[in-house]
Amino acid sequence: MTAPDHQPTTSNKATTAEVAREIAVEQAHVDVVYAELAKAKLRAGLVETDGLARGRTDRTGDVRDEELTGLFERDALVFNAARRRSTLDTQFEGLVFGRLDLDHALSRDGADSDRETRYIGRLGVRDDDYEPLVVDWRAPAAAAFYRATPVEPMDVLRRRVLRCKGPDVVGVEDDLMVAEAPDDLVIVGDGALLAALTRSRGAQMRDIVATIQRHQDEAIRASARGITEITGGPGTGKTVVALHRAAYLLYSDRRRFENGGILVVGPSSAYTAYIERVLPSLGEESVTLRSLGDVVDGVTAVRLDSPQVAAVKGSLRVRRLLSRAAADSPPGAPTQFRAFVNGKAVRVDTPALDRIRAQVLRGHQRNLASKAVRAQLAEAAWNTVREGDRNEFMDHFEDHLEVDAFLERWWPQVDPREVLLWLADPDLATRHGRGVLTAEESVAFAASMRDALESGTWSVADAALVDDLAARMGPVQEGPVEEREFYEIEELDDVSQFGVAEVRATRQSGAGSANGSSRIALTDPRDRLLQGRIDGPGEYAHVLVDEAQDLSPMQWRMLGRRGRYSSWTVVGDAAQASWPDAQESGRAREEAFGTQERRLFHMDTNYRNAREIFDYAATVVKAQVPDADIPQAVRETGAHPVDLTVAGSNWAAVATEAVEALLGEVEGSIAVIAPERHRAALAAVGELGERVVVIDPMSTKGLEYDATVVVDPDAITEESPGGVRVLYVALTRAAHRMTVLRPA
Ligand SMILES: Nc1ncnc2c1ncn2[C@@H]1O[C@H](COP(=O)(O)OP(=O)(O)OP(=O)(O)O)[C@@H](O)[C@H]1O
Repeated sequence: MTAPDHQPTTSNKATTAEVAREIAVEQAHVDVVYAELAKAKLRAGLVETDGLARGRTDRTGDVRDEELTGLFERDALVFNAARRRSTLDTQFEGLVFGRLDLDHALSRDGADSDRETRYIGRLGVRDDDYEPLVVDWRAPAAAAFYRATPVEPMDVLRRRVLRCKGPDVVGVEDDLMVAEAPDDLVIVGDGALLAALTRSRGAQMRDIVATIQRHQDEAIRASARGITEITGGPGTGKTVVALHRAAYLLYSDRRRFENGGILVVGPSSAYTAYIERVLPSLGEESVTLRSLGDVVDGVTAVRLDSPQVAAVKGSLRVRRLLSRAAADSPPGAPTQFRAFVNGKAVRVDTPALDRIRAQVLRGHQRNLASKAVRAQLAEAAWNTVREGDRNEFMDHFEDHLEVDAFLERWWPQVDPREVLLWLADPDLATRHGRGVLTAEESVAFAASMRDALESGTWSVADAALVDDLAARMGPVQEGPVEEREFYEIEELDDVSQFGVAEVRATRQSGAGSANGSSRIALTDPRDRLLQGRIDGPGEYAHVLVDEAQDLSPMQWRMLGRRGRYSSWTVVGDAAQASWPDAQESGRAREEAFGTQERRLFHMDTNYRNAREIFDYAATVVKAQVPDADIPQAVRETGAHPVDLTVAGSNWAAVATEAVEALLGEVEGSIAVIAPERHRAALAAVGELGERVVVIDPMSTKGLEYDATVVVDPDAITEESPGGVRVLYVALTRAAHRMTVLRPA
């Protein structure tokens, strides 16, 4: 292995007895820390009823002494809550994971030796005299743990990583930062990074708090302001670095980021499930994790549209279609208004109604315009009469039940999701899509909405459309609707006299669907689509976007609404993009960011893939994407990817054989990454063991496995919107072993 950026030495190999002695020394310190933590936990338990507010403070720079007790207790509380989560227990690395042996004379020419030992952990722990027993990994005093190199040792002689199981120290790994270790410093192991990278991968991402590299640390601790972009090829730690950055931001300015909130957005629910453990393992629970199909409250989507439909739904062209639909009357709405008001026949015809609609929408959001519409209708009605007393006419109009009944059908409160479903009608979609979508695109759009209605599920791309409509139309107003309903029920109080056993409030308008869902059995697909409420977008103090290269322009707008006043961390790699129009997406992204200051961090070391695997993938992508950002893989295993050919339709048999071989070679997860056309045939391969999954290429974005079987690469390229870029994603998911199946 080539050392990435520390290039520390690990000479003076220790004997077994020496290692045991070193472990015992570390154990003694860890025991003291846990005893202190237990005391803090007790104190924290006493203040638990006060909530975590006790420790809330702007923790920028130096923390005031009087704040320390509160902070420590808060951290103890949060830490223990996180620890209790059973998912953490199996792979948790321990509270204390690092030790620095420093000699401050190193940076002072000719000075006498001035030694210090400093322990680094997931939170700061102090003894009764407030002397630090452990320094929080995010504190300035811990920076040397991540930044010291032999070239710039920052006074560090030895950096030690403690491997713990719960409170027990089970091993240590050292890096020496000076040419020669002082006699009293024993050096153990080959370095912690190599140990971490060769381990098998579990089902979920682990934190890297013990082995963060210098260049990663710079991105983690970068200023909280403006836009921080992290780019780099596959496996370069972009995701894991961004998550540690979220934990760092919470530490450095807790009040701002805990109160304002941090939103972490990734491509899929498989991705959020994969990363969800990282922040709790760092003691941070107060971050909102969402997949792109889950950003808008009231829409939960995992289904993907066909690439053609997704391209239409993601592009800015679709906004014209939406704006026309949002301005339209509901299907079946009356086209003229007729009533007797104050003894006079009133008739407002279609052109006049259209004029009212257009005029009102120029100044109002649709759902907030009910009053304005009523006033304009009254004015139009009066203009058709112009006889008698105007005020008297207006008073009658105001209270008129027929006016209520008309407006409830012509201008009801409309849930934005309803508007999208109106577009399941191909004629309507074609009419509203004229000039911006081709006829085929409009028809395909309508068909996708019928898919939604049939399956009762939204697609991931629909979420951004609902959000766009919600922003145009304003929130559904409930007050007046409920009042009227109550009135009606009261009037029918004693319904039994009419032979009616039960009154159910039913609503015809979209508003009914938005808030009346609790009374409806959700077996109906339409009700499932309209479950919950669409509220205004929540605003966050920080938005972290992973796999940013895949966001469509409409998705950037959706996130932009949530990050109007926030700082951003944006993570991506253009060579892995599945969104076809990078330029349009780039413009929407610029709009979301505004003019805030920018900083860029580039990661160029691949920590995931064995070099043999990455070389294979790099050759494939470079042939078609010559400017791909190719990182350097640091670990060699000697195991080259295995190419197998499949005769006829024998995919399942060959895949089974490949997986069975891999089950014996790796300890952790194995993924069979297959294009749509082979997935049904391969479903049974997923039954080969708990460690095995069969998955589509797009869903593997951001994920990693010990081993992969990549099925029919050409078909993956053909089927995917991003072509070879998505194949590149599939070929860079394996840490240790990869088998590739191709047709004979
Ligand atoms: N300093 C480190 N110490 C230990 N493991 C690390 C370190 N940096 C990265 N890794 C590991 O490398 C793997 C890849 O990291 P990550 O998934 O964050 O990469 P990525 O750049 O987001 O990849 P992709 O773009 O392919 O999704 C993860 O298992 C991560 O834990």
